Amino acid sequence: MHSITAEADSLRDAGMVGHHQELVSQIEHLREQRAECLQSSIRRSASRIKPSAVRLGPSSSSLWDVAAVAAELKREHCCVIDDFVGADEAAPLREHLGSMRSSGALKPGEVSAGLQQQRRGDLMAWVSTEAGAQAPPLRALLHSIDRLVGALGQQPLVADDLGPQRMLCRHEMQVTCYPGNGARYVKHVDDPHGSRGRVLTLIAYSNPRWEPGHGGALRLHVPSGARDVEPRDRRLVLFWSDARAPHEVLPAHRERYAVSVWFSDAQAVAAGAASK
Ligand SMILES: O=C(O)CCC(=O)C(=O)O
Ligand SMILES: [Fe+2]
Repeated sequence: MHSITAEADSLRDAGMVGHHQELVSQIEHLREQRAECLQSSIRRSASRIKPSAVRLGPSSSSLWDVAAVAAELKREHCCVIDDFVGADEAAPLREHLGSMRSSGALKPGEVSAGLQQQRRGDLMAWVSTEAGAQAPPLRALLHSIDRLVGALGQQPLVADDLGPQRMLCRHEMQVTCYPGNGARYVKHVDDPHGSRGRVLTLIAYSNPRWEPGHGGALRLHVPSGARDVEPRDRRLVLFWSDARAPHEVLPAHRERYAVSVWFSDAQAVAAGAASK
């Protein structure tokens, strides 16, 4: 875009007014196309998180409702929801994650400075967040997470934190397995400078019969202090991806499976896509 503008200027300076006009209208056309592309990308992202009623935990349970989740997120910058994964969905999910491990799809986790086993000892794989691109157990999980985030976005406490006009779209999904040899992930913030556009992190665990002796807790450093969340089966934890919620995974002494999903600022994602 910049070089066309420069060329238009030099044509004008050289007195080639006709050619100059032609280039100017081409530039305007390109600008319009780019703006339209950005808008439609935002619309696509937003339509993925249509708000609807959220089922949290077994339908008979009134322990968690979306307003309570929003209040906890406001107060503690994180929230834990038990029985988030339906009882009938847990076994297929566990089976699928196990098959990803045994087929070799999970590779040593990366941190921004490269491969550093002492910082991050998990095996992981990125999974597409495009509609319908996942295996059915992951698709079902994403669907529940979408509904939760869509409903959370309607909560005044969350909308207040997000700021005006900010829309979230699910952007990244990762499957991880800590192999159980004391593997851990040192204290970090998922998106300390906002450079990845990450806003909200959600992690679902798939570890039947997890016991405290297995270690592997997610330790969140939040307003009330250090809070340890055991990676229990069917549990979901969510927290802000920025400096409000530093966290670490304590050494895990048993295989530990998780699915992480990051929701990002739809506008930042669209701008990133448009500049590629
Ligand atoms: O698996 C967990 O509990 C947390 C993992 C984590 O912090 C990350 O992948 O950024
Ligand atoms: Fe993290």
